[in-house]
Amino acid sequence: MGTPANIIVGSHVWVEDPTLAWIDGEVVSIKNNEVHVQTSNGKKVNTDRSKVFPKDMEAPPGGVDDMTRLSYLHEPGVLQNLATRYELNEIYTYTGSILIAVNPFQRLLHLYDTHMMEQYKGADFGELSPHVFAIADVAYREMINEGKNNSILVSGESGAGKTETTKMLMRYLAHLGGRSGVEGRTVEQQVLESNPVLEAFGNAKTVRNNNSSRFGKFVEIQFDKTGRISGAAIRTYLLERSRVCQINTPERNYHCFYFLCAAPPEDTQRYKLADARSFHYLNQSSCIEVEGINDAEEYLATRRAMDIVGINEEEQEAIFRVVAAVLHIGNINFAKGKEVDSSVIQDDNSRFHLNTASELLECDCNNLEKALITREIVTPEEIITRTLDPESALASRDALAKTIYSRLFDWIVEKINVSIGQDPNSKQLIGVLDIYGFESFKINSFEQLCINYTNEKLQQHFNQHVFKMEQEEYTREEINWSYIEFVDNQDVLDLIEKKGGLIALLDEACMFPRSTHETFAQKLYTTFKNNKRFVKPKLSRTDFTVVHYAGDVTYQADHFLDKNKDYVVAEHQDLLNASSCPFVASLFPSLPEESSKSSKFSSIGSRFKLQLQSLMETLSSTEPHYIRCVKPNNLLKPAIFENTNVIQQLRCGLSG
Ligand SMILES: Nc1ncnc2c1ncn2[C@@H]1O[C@H](COP(=O)(O)OP(=O)(O)OP(=O)(O)O)[C@@H](O)[C@H]1O
Repeated sequence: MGTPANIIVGSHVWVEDPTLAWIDGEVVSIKNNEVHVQTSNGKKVNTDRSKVFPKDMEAPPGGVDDMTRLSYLHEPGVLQNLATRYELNEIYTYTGSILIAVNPFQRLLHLYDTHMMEQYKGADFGELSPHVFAIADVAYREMINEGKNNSILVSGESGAGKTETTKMLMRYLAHLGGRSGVEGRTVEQQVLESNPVLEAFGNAKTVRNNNSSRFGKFVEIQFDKTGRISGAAIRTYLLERSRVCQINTPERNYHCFYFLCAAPPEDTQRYKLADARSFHYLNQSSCIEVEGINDAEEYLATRRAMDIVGINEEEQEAIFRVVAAVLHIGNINFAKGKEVDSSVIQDDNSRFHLNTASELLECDCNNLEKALITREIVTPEEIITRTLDPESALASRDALAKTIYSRLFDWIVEKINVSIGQDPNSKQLIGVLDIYGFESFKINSFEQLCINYTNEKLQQHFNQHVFKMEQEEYTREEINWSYIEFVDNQDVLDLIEKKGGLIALLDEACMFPRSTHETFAQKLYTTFKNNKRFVKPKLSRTDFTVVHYAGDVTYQADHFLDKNKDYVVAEHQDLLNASSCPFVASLFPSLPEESSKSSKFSSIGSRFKLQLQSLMETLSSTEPHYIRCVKPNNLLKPAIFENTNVIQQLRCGLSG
């Protein structure tokens, strides 16, 4: 990344620093390749010449709004520029045509008002300060003038500001492509109001973000010949199901549960709800309230947004009935039954919740009980009913809650899509992708693998795009571009998605009744023994490391098999399919004879792979624009810019 420069005694330079990442200083002496630097915080550093970077002493005090205008385009220079700008509340900076957005963690209202939108309308790119509106404007102009589909890819880690950025983009596009003076349920209003609805059911407070989207999202906004919004489609990816049943302090479950518990009394009484603290699915965490979120108000706001996106009163009623039922299901506990490995409903309290859940779901109470504590095993000769011990009954209960909730979420997305409607005549669209960034935690599971797989795909897409652009430029300038090396991550993608790759081996393990996470891990170790992108950590028997483009991530195989299995327990399916509530029954439509009989295996991993393939096809047919969101600190507070944190993100990000 460094630009070769003449470093001599007296030069102002940057050197590495363990806490600040980079610190500036002055070269006091040079011996062979060793440079002695007196840093501005009073330290003396001796380091290799290759690790010393020149500092631009003529850089404007407020930084530059496009990094390509920096005299030295190296890491400390980029970082310094972003930090300087951030201090002045200049949160946006370009790197060529890519927009970097540093989360301000405070409302900068003047940045997004109508006056600002008007300014960016039709302005030449680069003429005004960097802004999300400028990116949306370019996408819109390209679509109108050149008849091309465009997409805007918003990336960054959790809490970096992707969803907020996406909302600004959509507001700007609605401003450009909306009808003035029309109130109510216009297409653009519906597109905008779909956000609060999706957030109520798909967002939660996490350690990293008080309003974290627990799903990926691609919104396609369609336009008619005159450039007006004429339809939209929302595709969502991989909702985090485990959150419904399991949370830890200081996180919360999905917002809608708390909104509903804080609803007006006539609503809570109808659903026999009590304080949020009385529900197991919520009280596993001590965090019930979130600063800045008023659950009671949000309940009403969600209902209003649902009105606008076309979810009618009756459907809203059914949706919240199902949400309440999930809470009641979580309070059903089991005790050991008389026979070995059997269980019974624990006590009156559990029975109350069992009855209430069955009332709300309008299904037979005895059948619900049976579905929780027994399992039918179909053999060629007969059907055997097996009882479940309390531990398995709890697992069955949680599986039911997760299935109901994820079906509900899918229903809501589908309903919004039908209600907004697609414009069959539209030839032009702008897609906005808001999807989880690269993740590497202490413990990484199946979800992280899917997320990082997505990021590998997006990185490849980015590489190909940049490569194509460079190729065009070099051809224009008549440089022989065939010598330019193309950074390629195809080998990681092969490891994950190819025939015989990670996803395929996981599916295979899920189909084998006797597989365990140990046998799965062993299989990976032998298959990928010589794969450069795969490492077996020493001493581990079930962990495996993937060498991703953004760094090594070690995954724990423990829950991979369970998390990949995509089947609904037959008893649960039958129970809810038979509900007298048409809404609930529609969440569990009868399976076609064929698929229920055939043992065709479906897995979350393979389904996700197909979804990603289709997303990549869509993206490839569009002209892409990139916005890279950066989270300046983990305290979620304004005016704090932590160098090491930001560098990490720049390194994992779309740096090419
Ligand atoms: N442009 C902005 N102006 C003001 N506040 C912002 C802005 N961008 C982000 N924030 C603040 O940061 C928080 C986190 O942002 P956001 O929810 O968009 O992150 P995200 O990248 O979508 O995270 P996740 O992946 O967890 O969903 C927001 O709730 C908001 O408080």
